[in-house]
Amino acid sequence: MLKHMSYLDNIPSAPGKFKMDKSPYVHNKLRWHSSLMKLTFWSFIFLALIFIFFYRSPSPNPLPQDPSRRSLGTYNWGGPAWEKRVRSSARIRSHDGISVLVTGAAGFVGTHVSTALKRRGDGVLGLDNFNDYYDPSLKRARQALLDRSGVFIVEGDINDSTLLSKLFEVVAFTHVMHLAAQAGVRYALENPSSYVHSNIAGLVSLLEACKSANPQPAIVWASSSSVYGLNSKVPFSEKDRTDQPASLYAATKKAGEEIAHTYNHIYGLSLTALRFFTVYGPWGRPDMAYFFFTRDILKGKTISIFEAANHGTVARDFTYIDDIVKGCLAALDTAEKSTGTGGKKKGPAQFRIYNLGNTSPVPVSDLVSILERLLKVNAKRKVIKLPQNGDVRFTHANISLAQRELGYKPSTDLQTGLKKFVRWYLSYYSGEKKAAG
Ligand SMILES: O=C(O)[C@H]1O[C@H](OP(=O)(O)OP(=O)(O)OC[C@H]2O[C@@H](n3ccc(=O)[nH]c3=O)[C@H](O)[C@@H]2O)[C@H](O)[C@@H](O)[C@@H]1O
Repeated sequence: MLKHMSYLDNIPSAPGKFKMDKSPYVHNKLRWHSSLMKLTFWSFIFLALIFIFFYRSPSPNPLPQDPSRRSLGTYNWGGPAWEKRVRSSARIRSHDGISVLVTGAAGFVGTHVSTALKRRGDGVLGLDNFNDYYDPSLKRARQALLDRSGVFIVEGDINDSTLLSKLFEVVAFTHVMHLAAQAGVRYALENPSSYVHSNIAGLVSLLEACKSANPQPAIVWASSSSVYGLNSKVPFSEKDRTDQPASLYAATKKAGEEIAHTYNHIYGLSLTALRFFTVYGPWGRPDMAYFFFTRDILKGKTISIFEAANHGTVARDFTYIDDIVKGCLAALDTAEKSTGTGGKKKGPAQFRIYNLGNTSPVPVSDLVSILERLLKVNAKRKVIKLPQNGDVRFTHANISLAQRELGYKPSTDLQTGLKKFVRWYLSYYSGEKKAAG
């Protein structure tokens, strides 16, 4: 108890009221304490200096800080040969061409848009992190395809601001086609942070780079039909409410639209969001139903077809890739210039949102019947209740705004589009990927 008391006595009750004990033993102990404190203090300073030195020293190939991705590998960029490739890929080769940075260029839509731009003489530079959300070898095959048409894909992440500012330093892009994203509605249950990382943090990082670029590019980017969420008014019009998302994926795309608005408002960036409706076609995404249904039907594996309550139909406004590409190019061609310079807005800038759909929803069971006919194999069907995983019952686009302002006019029905997809699928997977292209 006494010991306890003396210990308590040594604690200052208030600043400047520390009671000194004059005994030599305590005096020595205090001296020892003060040298220990000095040692701790200088060690701390020393460690802090080492820490600052390592964190401030520039690294030629910085690795992105990326906790949410499973496999990103390391990226190699920089150097004169790399810059030469970047410049050459982005060089405009036609009379009134544009120079476009395409993010997510090794993705499904990115590959098709890049090819179409290059074909008409625009300058195109790709950017992709080649993550393993789905089979990266398909992304590598798309990269090889783009390489043959003269499009170089820089390997890197949109969250890497050093890389982004380097790209804008090397090339004065007139436009950015931003397609890099964490896609897929159901995967958000498994890896939510990946959606925040790519669709929110990545978008902000890209917009920051665009805002600081000189000249500022105009940006066209991929939003999603999923922003309509639980909206039941059909067909979905851009004026309808989008504040009831049914999945985290949808919520991040909706957040993206709001973030885009702030960058338009504060910095004068020209911004156009395209709400894609279930895009399908050759070189598509293996995580999408039409793709894995094809694979499973061919393997004789049972497929699950979702249905709503009381045997209600689940349907999608499936949109063929070539129609989407036309919509993307029209959006780029009608985009007005951003108005800011040096990170400052000089006047109001264009802000647009368009639906890019097909306007003819098809029940998922009909999609399966078309695939059965094309593959000449009967599917092993299992009808199950629509799981509570973020899927909505139906989507249906009103495209009159895009029709009026972009001249957008989809022309491929599901039967025709799936025929092209199946032809590509069989050639790609049977010819061990060599026959592709
Ligand atoms: O329109 C969009 O914006 C979205 O379109 C697709 O999302 P989704 O329409 O859900 O496409 P799929 O995953 O291919 O599903 C198509 C349909 O098949 C149904 N489905 C899916 C999986 C399954 O096992 N069974 C099944 O019946 C789904 O409920 C849905 O109605 C894409 O995956 C999203 O990235 C995109 O943003």
